[in-house]
Amino acid sequence: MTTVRVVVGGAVLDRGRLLAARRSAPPALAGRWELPGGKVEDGESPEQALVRELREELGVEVEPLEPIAGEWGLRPGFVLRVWVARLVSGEPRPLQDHDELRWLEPDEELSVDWLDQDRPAVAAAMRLLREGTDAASRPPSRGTVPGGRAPL
Ligand SMILES: Nc1nc2c([nH]c(=O)n2[C@H]2C[C@H](O)[C@@H](COP(=O)(O)OP(=O)(O)OP(=O)(O)O)O2)c(=O)[nH]1
Repeated sequence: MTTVRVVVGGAVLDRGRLLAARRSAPPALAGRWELPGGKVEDGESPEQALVRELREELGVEVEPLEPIAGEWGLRPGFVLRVWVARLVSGEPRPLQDHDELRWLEPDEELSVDWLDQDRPAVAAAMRLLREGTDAASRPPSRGTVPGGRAPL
């Protein structure tokens, strides 16, 4: 049986902005920007993994709110899923895996060189911010927000 591991990324929203993180490793990805997160460990839900990873990597507490619809292939055996999350406390710092962080307004979506596989989820998160319908601005819900397909 082949098991696909989930990498969970956080579309962390705060005051109308999205958090972008520049990877410092591995060499093939260093310098590209991503939604911070990491691998879901055995026995963890994606939401639990996201909270743990962002505590470790950025020193912040986040509340995962809702998944962005879609799943994007990474290297063989790994897929990326993304949750919209709200910054609860702390100021993000690049403690692990990243060397720079930026808060982006919707019109700054294309100002960083996103990893290709992150682009559909970034676009979906920015759409939420533009429309003012992001989950971070309203009470928690259990819905799913529309995502997009990775370019072929
Ligand atoms: N975190 C994250 N990883 C991504 C994204 N897009 C993408 O291709 N990746 C890749 C980079 C890595 O190869 C893998 C995630 O690994 P990671 O190094 O961030 O996760 P981790 O902290 O659990 O890793 P590890 O040190 O336990 O191996 O997925 C993304 O948006 N967020």
